[in-house]
Amino acid sequence: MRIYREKDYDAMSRRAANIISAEVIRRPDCVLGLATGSTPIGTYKQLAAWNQRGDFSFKEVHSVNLDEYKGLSGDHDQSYRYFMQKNLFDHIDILPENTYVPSGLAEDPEEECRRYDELVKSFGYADLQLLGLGRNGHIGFNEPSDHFVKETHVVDLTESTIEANARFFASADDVPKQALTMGIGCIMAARRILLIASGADKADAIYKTVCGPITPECPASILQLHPDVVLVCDEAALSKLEGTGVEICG
Ligand SMILES: N[C@@H]1[C@@H](O)[C@H](O)[C@@H](COP(=O)(O)O)O[C@@H]1O
Repeated sequence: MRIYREKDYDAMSRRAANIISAEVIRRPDCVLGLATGSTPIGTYKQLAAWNQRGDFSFKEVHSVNLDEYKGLSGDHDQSYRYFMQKNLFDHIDILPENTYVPSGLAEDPEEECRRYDELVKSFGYADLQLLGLGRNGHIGFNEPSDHFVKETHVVDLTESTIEANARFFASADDVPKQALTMGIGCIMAARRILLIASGADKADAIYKTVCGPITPECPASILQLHPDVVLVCDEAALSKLEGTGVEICG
């Protein structure tokens, strides 16, 4: 793992956007795995600004998102499809038909998961997979558990995730209790993984991701087994790595 320390959220976002834009410049028809949550918003803003300035184009890029809430339609303002439209897709030149998010409204969610898994596989998996990090170490919506789940699947959200995401809804009761998420297999099959984290409330999860045992109790810890992972974090998120001897750039 290569770990970058950035001063604050804006610097983290710029560094992450630079890594993503480098991928698009190097390979204009790449497959980008994309993430939601508050952490990537600054990264997406930066990418949109550079794209609008004409620095590079997303016209040949395909994107596959990690997850979607079960039961929310793409035009629900808390759905992840809506999030992607508002924070990225509506502001860049990516072709709408080249953007993929699991459907939260599929009549048969299990079938939708199988279809999505096949779709990501048919692209040869992501060239670059962007990940945020849950406070409990989840990636996508792969929640802490006693086993890793390989395929795209329907997951019961944990109380801590519902509580963390309640800030986006009118109340915790409005947060969907289930989601469809890419499994660990699709994520780990990405050629390169970029994990971003900001703030002290991520410090414990970052410590466990980097220094802890590889265990489904901290799903992100499996990234230790991937050959090309870049972590871009602000100082607060890295605070628990101090004194561990882990090598950090910057
Ligand atoms: N499914 C998403 C994750 O992909 C994201 O990484 C996490 C962290 O969100 P935030 O960046 O808002 O802390 O939230 C959600 O649960």
